[in-house]
Amino acid sequence: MQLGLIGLGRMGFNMRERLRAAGHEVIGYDHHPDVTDVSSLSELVEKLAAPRVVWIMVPVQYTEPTIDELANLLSPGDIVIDGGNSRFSNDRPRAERLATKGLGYLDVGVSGGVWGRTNGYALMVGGDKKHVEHCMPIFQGLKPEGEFGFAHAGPVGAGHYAKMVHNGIEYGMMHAYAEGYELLEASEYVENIPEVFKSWRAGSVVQSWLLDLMDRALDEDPNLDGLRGYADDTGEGRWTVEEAIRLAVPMNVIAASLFARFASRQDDSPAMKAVAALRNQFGGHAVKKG
Ligand SMILES: O=C(CO)[C@H](O)[C@H](O)COP(=O)(O)O
Repeated sequence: MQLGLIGLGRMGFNMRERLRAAGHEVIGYDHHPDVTDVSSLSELVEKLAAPRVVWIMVPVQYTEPTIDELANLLSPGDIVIDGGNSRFSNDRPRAERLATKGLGYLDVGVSGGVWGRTNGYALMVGGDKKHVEHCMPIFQGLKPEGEFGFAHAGPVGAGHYAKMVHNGIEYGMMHAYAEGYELLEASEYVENIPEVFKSWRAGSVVQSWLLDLMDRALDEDPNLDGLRGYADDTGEGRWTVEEAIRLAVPMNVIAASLFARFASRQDDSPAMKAVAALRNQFGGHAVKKG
């Protein structure tokens, strides 16, 4: 099947390779001239036969302008796919806008990171059944082999919603390994932390791909000396917690792991200064001066 793919960064580049290896014809567009197949969006659209399928895989802040530009070039019957980590609430208005031009829309949550090229990508799709069925050969080419790794999660918005929850879980799982790591490091009992992580990779209840990656990181840098304890976020954890608040869903673990990232960005915590000041005020407890 033919596919237009916009955005050939870490994700899009590897997706193009995986799809080509699966026998699909992928025409990629990126503003970096060394990776792009065409020099403009209009050239991309010209090279695709109707009905076209165009997959957008750009950083989230460029998604909307890219869709707007693309929508003016496409023809009724074409389908736009957003595979980035867009907020689910943008999907329905976007689909409605595209529908006025006769364009279909699918939102696809894509998980697999830079390993997806070889391992395949888990795909969570939102949109109409007829659009999903049309794009199924592409999804088959991207997903891992075997029974798992694909869901038509529901109507438009469901794919990004599922990916948001996936990423919220990712935050919580990573943070559980991270806290375990810190306790092992603090303790005088365990001498070989990388070996302990390795021992959990088979037979254990806490096996996972994230654990495998933690083991790999410790192989590269056994005490993580080369890193600062600083973690960014790109929004999905915040949206997950916002949804938990909207729906009154208890979300202790994921919320705590999100807030831990915020704490990681502080050199000195104003809140903990306030705690120290209050302990000093009410109990005369010692403080450390800045
Ligand atoms: O979707 C992903 C993994 O599944 C991306 O790597 C995403 O950037 C991770 O979220 P965050 O940047 O907030 O940690």
